[in-house]
This record gives sequence, structure tokens and C-alpha cells, in this order.
Amino acid sequence: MSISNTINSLAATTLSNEVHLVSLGYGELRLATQYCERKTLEDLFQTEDGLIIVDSEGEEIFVDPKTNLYPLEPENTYTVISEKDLESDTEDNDLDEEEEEEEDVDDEEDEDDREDEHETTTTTTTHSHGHQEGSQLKEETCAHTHSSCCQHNDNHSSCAHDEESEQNHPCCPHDHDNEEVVLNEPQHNHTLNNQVYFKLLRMREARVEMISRLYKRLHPEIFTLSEEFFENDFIEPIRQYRKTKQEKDLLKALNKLTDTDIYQFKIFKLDFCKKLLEEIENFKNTGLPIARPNSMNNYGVVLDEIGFTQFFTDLRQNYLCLFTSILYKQYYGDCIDGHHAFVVQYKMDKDKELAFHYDESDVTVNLCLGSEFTGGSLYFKGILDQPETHSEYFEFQHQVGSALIHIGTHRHGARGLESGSRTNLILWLRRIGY
Ligand SMILES: O=C(O)CCC(=O)C(=O)O
Ligand SMILES: [Fe+2]
Repeated sequence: MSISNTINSLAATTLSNEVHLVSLGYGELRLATQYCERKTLEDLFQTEDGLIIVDSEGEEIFVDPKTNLYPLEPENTYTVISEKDLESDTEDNDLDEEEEEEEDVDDEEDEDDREDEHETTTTTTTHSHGHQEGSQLKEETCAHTHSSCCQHNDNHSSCAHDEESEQNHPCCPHDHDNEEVVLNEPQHNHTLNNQVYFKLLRMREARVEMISRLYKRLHPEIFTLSEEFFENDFIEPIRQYRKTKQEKDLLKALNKLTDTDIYQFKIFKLDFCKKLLEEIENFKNTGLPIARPNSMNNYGVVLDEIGFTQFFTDLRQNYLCLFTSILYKQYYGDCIDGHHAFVVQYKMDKDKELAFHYDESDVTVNLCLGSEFTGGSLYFKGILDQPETHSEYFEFQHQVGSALIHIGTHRHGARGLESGSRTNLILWLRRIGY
């Protein structure tokens, strides 16, 4: 199943006129300075009631009245604050302070609880990786959350693991899955969380709208899935299976790698991989808004946001689900009805590795798009809810054009890149249950 590394060196670039805009509790965007215009930022951050931008020193940056642009310095990080959120935050704090004064008289111990409640209301996001606690990755620890509006404003080192000892930092602030567990507190917290969730959705809609209006596709033909994009090793077994209905015919497309159900397969032709990679680089070079694909990858791109939703819906429904229904029934593989499609990018001066985690998916497909690199292998250490598999150690060296499929809760990480740049397409397949 080996495939030669023929894709030429398309470096995972970072735009030089890009700024990082961090919104308190609502994630992070990368955006070119020419788009840092008041109206655009108000849309992207849904702050129509007023917008405040501060630099890393806490100094407020004022919009240039002539151009309506914020004079932001490339490669710097700024914090975007909605005046409305600031007001409600201040109100909350005032309220907290009043309560505190009252409670100080009675009991000083509840203070920490209130801080916890407040934190959970301001950090709601929806894509996560799970992290290891003790010898087992537990849902109650940090999860790499997954949905259309995931964004964090932490860098993922705060969620990193000590992968050798299989310990995680138990205090990861983005404990999204945990929110369900922790948030059994007053009703107003749930209401606020809903508000945060819907605001994240509106922010995503604003990004998608801006991208669909302004992005000029480089290879428009690759946005509609065609069987011509597939490798014969992938599509022929499917065609055969459609005729015979014999599972064994379908499974000829896959190469079983472990007893824990990791499979390798070829899916797209190299030409398609190359075009997709070029499209992603082309998009990144426009400086249009890029949200982080999840809690751990800083430099990826969400493909659903740049126009590939229908493509991946077709791929999921008409092709990948054939496999997941057979291989991963136990993990909802037979009722997958949602996905989150993104690329992760590693580069020597940017993210080089990915900490030990599990995905917020039922089944994950991971395809190496390019370009030239050494290092960066993927390692697996057993499935979360199967302790008997935890002694597993399986390492896989990515090759361009080659894909893996595995259970989402199969614990894994990516070793450090040693040279070049690596871009992988990740497809988190999920049972949403509509
Ligand atoms: O770097 C890779 O190939 C894996 C990425 C990954 O596991 C993830 O984004 O969840
Ligand atoms: Fe992962």
C-alpha cells in the first residue's frame, strides 16, 4: 500500500501580514491586517454593540477614522472585547462581589466554587481532544471538543500531556466535556452557556459568509466530489461491493494494521491531494478569517468553513459510512450522520507535534496531504474504554496520499516533526443523532 512521496514542496506558510485576534471566551482568529476594519471585526466577533481592541500590553488600539481600519501590527496578538460582554462580566463581578461580601460574613469557603462557575460560563467551546488522567484517558478530563464553532484562546501547551508517564495536566482550563459534569449549578449558568454557544455559531456564520463572498477558488473543480478523485484501490472494492453486497469485497480496500482496528487505505489520487493542498495554501494567503480547528491545533484550517461541507457530506454518506458501518458498529459506526473536516499543519517554527489525546469523534479518518517532511509519526496507545488495550504501542509513519481510519477514542499523538512541513486532512465522523 505504499505510495511515493511525489507531492512537491508546498510549504505550510503563515501569512506575514496576519494578526491573531483573541476573543475572551470566544476563541481565536487569524486575519490579515487589511481586513481589520471595524465593521468586519464587529461581524466576525459579533460585537455590534461596541468593540474594544487591546494589545498585549493592555493598551487600547483605536480605529483610524479615515480608513476605518485598526492599525494592527502583523504577527502580533490582540484581544478583542465586546463592550456588551464586558458590561455583563462587570455586572456578574459586581454581583459576585456583593454576594462575596454577604457570604464573607457567613462563610469564606464558597469563593472557589463561584470562580469555577464563572470560568465555565466564559470558556464554552465545542471541539476538544480528550486528555490522559492517570493511566486512563477519561471523558471527565480535558476533551478536544468538536463542532462547527470550536475556538479557544489558549495555546494547547496548557493542555499538554506528559506522554511518557501518561499523566495529563489535570487542570486544563478547556474541560469542555467536563462542563456537562461540572455544570450542575444554577440555571443562569446553563442560560449563559447557551448564549455563548449561539454566539459562537453566529460568529462561524459570519466567517463562512465572508469567505463565500470574498474567496476566489483556485481549483473550483475539487469542491464537488467526483469518483475520478479516488484511487482505484479505494473505488474498485466499493464498486464490487455495490454489486455483490459481500463485505469481504469492500474490505479489500483496507489494510488492517492492528488488532485494535486501525486500518490503512489509499483514498485520493496524488493529483487531488496536491490540488487540495494548493487550495488550502491559496486560501491561507488571502488572509481571510481562519478559526482554529480544535483545541490543540494552532495552524490548521477548517475545510467546512471554506466551502467543502457538501464534498465531505458526500464522502461520508456515500463512501466512508460503508466502511464504518461494518468496522465500528460498536462505536456508532453504523449511524454516523455528522462530520468535522479540517487540516492540521506542522512546521519547524510553528506547531511541531501533537500531545497525547483522543478525538471528539466516533471514528476518525486521517489522510496525509503533504508535503515533504521527516519525523511527525503518529503513535497509538490503546482505546479509552478498553483498559486491556492500553499497553499497545503502535507507531505509523505518514506517507503522502495514505490514510488511516481509527476509533475516535483510540488514544494517540503525533511525534515531533524533524524537517519540512506536514499537512494532514482530519475527518472526525460522528453520530449526531438528527
Ligand atoms: O497529526 C496528525 O496526523 C494527527 C492529528 C490529530 O490527531 C488530531 O488533530 O486530532
Ligand atoms: Fe487526534
